[in-house]
Amino acid sequence: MLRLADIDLIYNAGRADEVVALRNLNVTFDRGQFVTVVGTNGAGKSSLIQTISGAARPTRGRVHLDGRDVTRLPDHRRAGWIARVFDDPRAGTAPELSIEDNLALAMARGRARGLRFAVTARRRAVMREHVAGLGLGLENRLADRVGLLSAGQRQSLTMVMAALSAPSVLLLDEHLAALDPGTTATVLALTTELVRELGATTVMVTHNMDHALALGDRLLVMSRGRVIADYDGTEKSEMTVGGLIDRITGAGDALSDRSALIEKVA
Ligand SMILES: Nc1ncnc2c1ncn2[C@@H]1O[C@H](COP(=O)(O)OP(=O)(O)OP(=O)(O)O)[C@@H](O)[C@H]1O
Repeated sequence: MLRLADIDLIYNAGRADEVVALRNLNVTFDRGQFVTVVGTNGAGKSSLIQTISGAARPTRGRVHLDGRDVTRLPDHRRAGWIARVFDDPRAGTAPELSIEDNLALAMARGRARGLRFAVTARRRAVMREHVAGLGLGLENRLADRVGLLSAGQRQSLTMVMAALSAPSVLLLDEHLAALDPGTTATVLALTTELVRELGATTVMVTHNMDHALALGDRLLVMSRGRVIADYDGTEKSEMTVGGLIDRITGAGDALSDRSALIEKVA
C-alpha cells in the first residue's frame, strides 16, 4: 500500500514567489491499483508523482510505502521499488548504451531488492523475450545504441525496463504526451498489458481525458494542489469525457491547452 499523509509541498517557502504545489494531500493507493490523474496546468499532478518518487521532498507530511516510512529517502534510494516513465522518451534510457545494457541496468535495479538472475544467458533470454513482446523487432538489435531508436521505440523500451525492474509502484508521468498517434496506440496497449502483468500500484498522469477514463480502476481529479474528485472504477465507467471536463472547469480551472485540443479533435 502507498499512502500520502498530510502532504504539503511548497516551493520557495516564505519568498514572494512562494508556490503551494500540494496542499494537505491525503491519498491512499491500494496495492495493485491503477489510478489515472487529471487536472489543469499547475494542478499539482507532477508534484504528486515527484513526491511519490522522492524527487521532491514534502514540506510537511509523510510518504509510506508497504508499511515503511520513505519520506526522507531520496529518489535513487526508492528506485528499487518505484519505476518512473517520463513524458520525454529520452529521459528513461541512456542513449550511448546498447539496448542490452539499458535492460541490464533496469534488471539490476530490481535485483537490489532481491530479484536474482543467475546466469547471463538466462538474463539475455529474459530480455529478448520481453523486447520481442513489443513486436518492434528490437530483439534483433540488442547491441544497437538506444540513441538510434525512434521516440516510440525508446518509450516502449523504457516501459519494458520499468517492468524488468519489477517495481511495486509504477509512475507514468504523461508518458504518451510526446508520441505520434500511431505510436501512442502501441504504447497505450503496452501500458495496459504491463500494468496487468506487473500487478504494481500504478499512477498515470494524463491530459487526455479519453485515456484517463479508459485506463485504470480509479480516477483522481486535481486542482490547485488538492484532490477535488476521487472516482472508483464503477463511477469512472459511468463518467463521460464531457462530465469530466465539467468537473475540472467547475472548480474554476481553465482547461489546459492540451486537454482542450484533444477535446476539439475528438
Ligand atoms: N521546481 C519548482 N519551483 C517552483 N515552482 C514549481 C516547481 N515545480 C512546480 N512548481 C509549481 O507548482 C505548481 C504545481 O506544478 P505541477 O508541475 O505539479 O503541476 P501539473 O499539474 O503537473 O501541471 P502541468 O499539467 O502543467 O504539468 C505549479 O504552480 C508550478 O508552477
